[in-house]
Amino acid sequence: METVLFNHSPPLEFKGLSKEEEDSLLGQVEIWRYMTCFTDSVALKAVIELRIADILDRYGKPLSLSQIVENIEDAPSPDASLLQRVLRVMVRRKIFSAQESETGETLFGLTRASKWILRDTKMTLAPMLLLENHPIHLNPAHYISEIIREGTKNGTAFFKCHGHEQFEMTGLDPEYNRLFNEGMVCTARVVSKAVITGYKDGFNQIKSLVDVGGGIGGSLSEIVRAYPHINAINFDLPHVVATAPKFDGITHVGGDMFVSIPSADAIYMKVYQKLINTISS
Ligand SMILES: C[S@@+](CC[C@H](N)C(=O)[O-])C[C@H]1O[C@@H](n2cnc3c(N)ncnc32)[C@H](O)[C@@H]1O
Repeated sequence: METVLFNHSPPLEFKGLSKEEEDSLLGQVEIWRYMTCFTDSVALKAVIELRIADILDRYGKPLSLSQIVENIEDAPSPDASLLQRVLRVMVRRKIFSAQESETGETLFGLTRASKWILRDTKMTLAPMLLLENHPIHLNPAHYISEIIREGTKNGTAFFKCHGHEQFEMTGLDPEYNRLFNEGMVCTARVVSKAVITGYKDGFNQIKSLVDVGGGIGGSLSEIVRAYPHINAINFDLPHVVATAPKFDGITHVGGDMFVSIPSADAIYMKVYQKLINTISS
């Protein structure tokens, strides 16, 4: 298998160009860069779906392209050269490392960033990345200019794109509901860790706590594990709590926060700008 070259492109040379021509060329380069910057997130999505970081983690050492390809699950006729191009992007972005073996082969390894895209681990951002890059989640971005022209009086970008608001959509599409909730759980773990260490006195002083818009209980499960004396209520839309796993110390309650919320000693709410805008408008 051929060796992959990972050298950065050499600096551009502008032989015989006027200052104006050089500026014009550099302006073009900048536009091309942003025109195609989605390649980073789609490449990242592909390596998460293919579980490349998990393969490297399982072996505990850098692997060659062919070793990685051999370990990809459900790949009856893998395209190694396309994977090589994707890995090249990921190495440039420091998601993976690349080093040359004694035999001149390129070996790919984990970096501090790739550890956050492991699938089979608790502290990971992989589910959030899969959510952010899912067409249902991403396609509303194509309506930004329309919203700038018209405002949201005829609906949000999400509504214009799908004909439903985001939290109706989670109720209509079980796969999107699952992706959304898992994305929230993985970020809730990261945030909860900081909240739990920083808010010790607060949690010690309360007996009951309600998480409003708590998803499938990701934040509360961490809080209750650290403070088992707390009776917790995870409150969210009925179709969300219907898929929530059972946790000791947590009662899942379905409802609409704009109608009423269960009472408790304290309310926990992870700030979400869009909801705050809705509440205050
Ligand atoms: C950004 S998510 C946050 C999830 C969770 N708090 C977390 O941090 O992982 C917002 C949550 O609010 C819920 N939600 C939206 N509208 C709601 C409503 N009217 N009543 C109750 N929950 C609602 C959504 O289903 C979703 O789970």
